[in-house]
Amino acid sequence: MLKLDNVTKVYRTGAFGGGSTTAVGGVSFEVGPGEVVSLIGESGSGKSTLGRMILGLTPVTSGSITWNGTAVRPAKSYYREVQGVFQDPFSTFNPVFKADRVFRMIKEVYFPEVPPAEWAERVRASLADVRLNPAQILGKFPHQLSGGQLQRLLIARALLLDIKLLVADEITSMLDASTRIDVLNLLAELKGRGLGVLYITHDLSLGTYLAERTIVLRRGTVAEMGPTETVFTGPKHPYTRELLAAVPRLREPWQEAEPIESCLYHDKAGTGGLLEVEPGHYVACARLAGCAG
Ligand SMILES: Nc1ncnc2c1ncn2[C@@H]1O[C@H](COP(=O)(O)OP(=O)(O)OP(=O)(O)O)[C@@H](O)[C@H]1O
Repeated sequence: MLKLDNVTKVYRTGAFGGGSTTAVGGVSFEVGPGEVVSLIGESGSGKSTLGRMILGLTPVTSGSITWNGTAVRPAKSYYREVQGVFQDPFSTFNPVFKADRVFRMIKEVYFPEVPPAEWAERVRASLADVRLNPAQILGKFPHQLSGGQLQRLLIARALLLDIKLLVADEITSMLDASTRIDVLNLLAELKGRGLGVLYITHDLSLGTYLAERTIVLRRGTVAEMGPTETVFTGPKHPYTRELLAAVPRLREPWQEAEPIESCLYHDKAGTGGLLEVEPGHYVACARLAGCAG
């Protein structure tokens, strides 16, 4: 299980590192086996920073991230079980190497003992899982493949490792509608096989598709989290309502979100500044400055 406890990330900024940006402030949540949790928030809310910290690519400033009770660190044993797939598949591939080199590297690092014929079969099976035809993929350079094909290639690579948790950061944003549904259905199937997924997105409609729990991130802190159905049908935080109101719905009139004026949960919030308004449904103070006074 993945567990984040009061995780904060402060980036040093400015010409000589004199300034700072708190990208993530005191975030706590868990992702269990076979659970899909969606992390939703607008641009700059800290989603990718959280994803990178979970993958050990960016150090945390304070708080802790553990995987099955052990602090995460960029190690082979961790990446054997936890992998990330990111928004822009083109940036993940070195343009001078053929795309199937990603599979060769996985074999060299993790499975040197597997005989070539068996390995070829495993690659074929993982490509079939993501509905890619090996003949159309293997032997090609990244620029000869589409964004959707590269994205699915990355998922296939993660599947070869038989991972337990996938950090999926905006993985469908570059895909056309039909490929997007294919990838989401694939994730649903993998979830059924016990894969945990942290599904990072700014697209609320995609968040609801798979996730049983939703975390709404606002300016680096959790505004609201709970069962997806509950959060979407009865959002308590004005920011969540604002986000939901921003989703265009066919044949439904535009509804203005309530302004964020005062904190509904001021003085009531418990651990981590979140109040449990109903079982498993947590809401933060809605004042920009928090519940300090
Ligand atoms: N390496 C960095 N150095 C300084 N500030 C950073 C760095 N990376 C991110 N930030 C800042 O941290 C905040 C959160 O950024 P992050 O990329 O995590 O947000 P996001 O929710 O993933 O946004 P998007 O949806 O646009 O990708 C932003 O204010 C961003 O400018």
